[in-house]
Parts: sequence; C-alpha cells; structure tokens
Amino acid sequence: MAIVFFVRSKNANILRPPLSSIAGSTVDQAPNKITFFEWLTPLVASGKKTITIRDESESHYVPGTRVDVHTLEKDEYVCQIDIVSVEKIGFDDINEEHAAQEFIPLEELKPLIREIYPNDQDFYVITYTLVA
Ligand SMILES: CC(=O)Nc1ccn([C@@H]2O[C@H](CO)[C@@H](O)[C@H]2O)c(=O)n1
Repeated sequence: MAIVFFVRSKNANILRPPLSSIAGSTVDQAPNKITFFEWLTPLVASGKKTITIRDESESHYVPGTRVDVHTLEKDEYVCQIDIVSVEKIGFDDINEEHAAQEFIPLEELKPLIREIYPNDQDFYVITYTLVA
C-alpha cells in the first residue's frame, strides 16, 4: 500500500498538481499543435486540404479541440484548425475520396504516405476545419 502525504510549504503552489491532472479529461490532455510539411501548409491555410493521414503516434487529437498548425521544417506558425474527427483506416482503404480531401492525387498520396511511414498498416484520418 502506498502512503502519500504532503509537507506544508510556504509556497502552496509547489504542492499543487497541474490542473490537467486534477480534471483528468481527454480534452485537457489533447495536443494543441500539429505540424505539416511546409509545402502543404498553403493548402491547409486556404481550406482546400481538410484531412491529414497520420500514424498512431499522431492520432491523439481530440474532436472539438483547436490546434495550432506549424511547419515541420521551421516550426513557423501557419493557422489554426478545429479537429472534427479521428478515424482509424487501413493503408489499403485509402481511396479517391481521401485524396480529394487531401487535395493530392491518389497516385501521389499513397506513395507519399509510404515514404513517411514505410512499415505501418494502420493509419488515422484526422478531419479538421480551418478557423477563420
Ligand atoms: C511530423 C509531420 O509533420 N508529419 C507529416 C505527416 C504527414 N503529412 C501529410 O499528411 C498527409 C497524409 O500523410 C499527406 O498530405 C502528408 O504529406 C505532413 O504534412 N506531415
């Protein structure tokens, strides 16, 4: 059995856990930043590209949350997006509809995803809307 106790401090803030761990909800822990390759960011900022397909490590975005878009290469701020949904998908199920939402031809999109993620089979379609 673990015995947990707090020592009184002159500065009570030192003992206070972060608000996120008090509330403990998914939204509190949601990532608030996403990076895109710089060459794709004009498509995101113009509202033409409305999904991105990522691996499990980048699947923890939460619908309803607002996220800052930065470039991967220079970490420059681009715009904000609101996360609409995060849906699991197999590589083989990526189709023309996804390509249209990516604003990238399917015959370019699938090799691009394979280049970024050489070995994955499971991916996540992150759908978002541009914040005006
Ligand atoms: C860490 C990081 O930034 N990674 C990625 C990963 C993917 N993508 C784009 O998402 C779509 C599906 O993969 C395609 O349009 C990709 O080019 C991206 O821009 N940046």
